[in-house]
Amino acid sequence: MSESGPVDPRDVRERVLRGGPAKYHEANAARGKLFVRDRIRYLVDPDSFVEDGLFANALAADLPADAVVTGTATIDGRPVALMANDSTVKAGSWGARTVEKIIRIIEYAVRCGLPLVYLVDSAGARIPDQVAMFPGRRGAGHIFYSQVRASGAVPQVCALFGPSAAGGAYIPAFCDLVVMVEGNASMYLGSDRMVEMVTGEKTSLEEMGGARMHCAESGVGHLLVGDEYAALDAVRRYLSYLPSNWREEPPSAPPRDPEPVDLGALVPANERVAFDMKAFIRGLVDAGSFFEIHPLWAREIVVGFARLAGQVIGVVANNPLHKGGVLFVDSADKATRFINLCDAFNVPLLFLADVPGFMVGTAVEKQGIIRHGAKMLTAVAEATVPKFCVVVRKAYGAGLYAMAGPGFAPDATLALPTAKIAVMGAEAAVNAVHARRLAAIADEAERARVAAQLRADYAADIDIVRLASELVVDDIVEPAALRMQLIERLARTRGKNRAFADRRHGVAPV
Ligand SMILES: CCC(=O)SCCNC(=O)CCNC(=O)[C@H](O)C(C)(C)COP(=O)(O)OP(=O)(O)OC[C@H]1O[C@@H](n2cnc3c(N)ncnc32)[C@H](O)[C@@H]1OP(=O)(O)O
Repeated sequence: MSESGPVDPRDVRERVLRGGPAKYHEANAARGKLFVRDRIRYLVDPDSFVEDGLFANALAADLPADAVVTGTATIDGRPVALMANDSTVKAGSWGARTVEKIIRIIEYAVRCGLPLVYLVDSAGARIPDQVAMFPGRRGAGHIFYSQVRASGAVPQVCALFGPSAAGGAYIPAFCDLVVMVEGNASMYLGSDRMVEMVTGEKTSLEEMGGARMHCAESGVGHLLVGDEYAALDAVRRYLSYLPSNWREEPPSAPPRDPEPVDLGALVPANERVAFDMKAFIRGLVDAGSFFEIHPLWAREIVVGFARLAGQVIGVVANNPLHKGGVLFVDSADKATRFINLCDAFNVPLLFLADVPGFMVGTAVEKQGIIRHGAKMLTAVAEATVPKFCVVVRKAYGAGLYAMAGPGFAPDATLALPTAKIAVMGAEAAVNAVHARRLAAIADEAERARVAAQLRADYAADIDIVRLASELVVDDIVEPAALRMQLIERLARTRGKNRAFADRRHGVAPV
């Protein structure tokens, strides 16, 4: 009731649908930012959006929908739940009702088994409203609690269009995938002004929390895109690989032939010569189906979704073009996260190994390479989805374990005919065992001859046929036959028993 009588809901609806003041619409447009309702319109199927809480804080004229739009819709005919900040209203900040709306949509999505889409553009907590929204049982903290509880139950994907400040930065952080728009999206715990006040450091939002930094350096962002349409396209594409919730299977698609790539010719026998593992992937999976996640971060490992004869798989592949495919702290984290994601949502895993092992040296030991490596091994060991290890060229040391080698219960370990599996490469092995003996040979030519003989003996010892005869690998597969063999093996594992150990959960080396 206003002073002049009851408020007409139609007037309120009309006002709310317009969002905040014109100056913020104009400022957004000048930065290539869409109005929140246009983002939703572009993302979802026509006329499918059903909104909840449009009247939140309706009696306050300057807080339409309390700065967040929530509801359900369909994308490609499949239902989703979504929340979308309205940055034209108090910079998309969260008041008490904003928070309640976000919590409700998360709870609804979990109850109904629907993917959650977060379209984020927010200043975080609404500072003057904090007693109402911050500390209570259904305050801002409960958003993150709810997201954690929803994790692995339903897919959670975030497109970040503007700031995601302070506590607000955790909404993306708890999502399975974060898409960031270059130039506009940012994530940070303290603004540049706050950082200068606390530490004296002069920085900018872009430098400290910009989209490129997060997608290429921190790894908090997964995909860097040029504009908002590309971000929304990426959200739609991501969801096309995932089931609606953990009880369902990923959606299949009509099978397609792969790109015409001669897989055998692509992989040089000389392991010192790099090759493009992404081309190998494209030559193996259905054409156009490879959707890479984290392409700019920790590029020595490649992860992404693809389809084999229409069925969704997750690919984890070493990338010899970057740092020789050696595993580092970040590459282990990147793979761990992706393996967990696939396992949560019933996506079979294909490991393509060309890995010299984990990096060694003071720098990585100080970064905790053992802990990070163990984390990746934990994820591989705990993944109960069908998993296949293909040794494309080599798998040395703990690299073999990390790529789901035979000790990690893969459903098959396959090797190309030129593949090598060993504790380490021949040169390193000869050096490890025979360094003193070789150093004692004064004549340089004789030393080289003995070293070459030792390397040849070592190579014979790890010959792939010998390893197959010892049942280390299940088959040696010609490159041209690999795709068909994987398709057949994938089909056989559909009824795999995925029961895991009887316990609450492990204590992962995070
Ligand atoms: C859970 C714990 C937390 O989340 S603590 C979160 C604390 N948040 C922050 O420190 C962010 C503060 N805000 C900012 O840095 C900027 O507003 C950002 C987000 C970068 C957006 O800048 P810009 O697009 O230039 O907008 P602006 O500053 O002109 O603000 C537009 C209107 O929104 C308001 N606003 C902004 N932030 C908040 C906030 N956190 N709480 C309440 N109101 C906020 C501004 O006062 C301004 O309001 P008005 O339209 O002039 O009435």
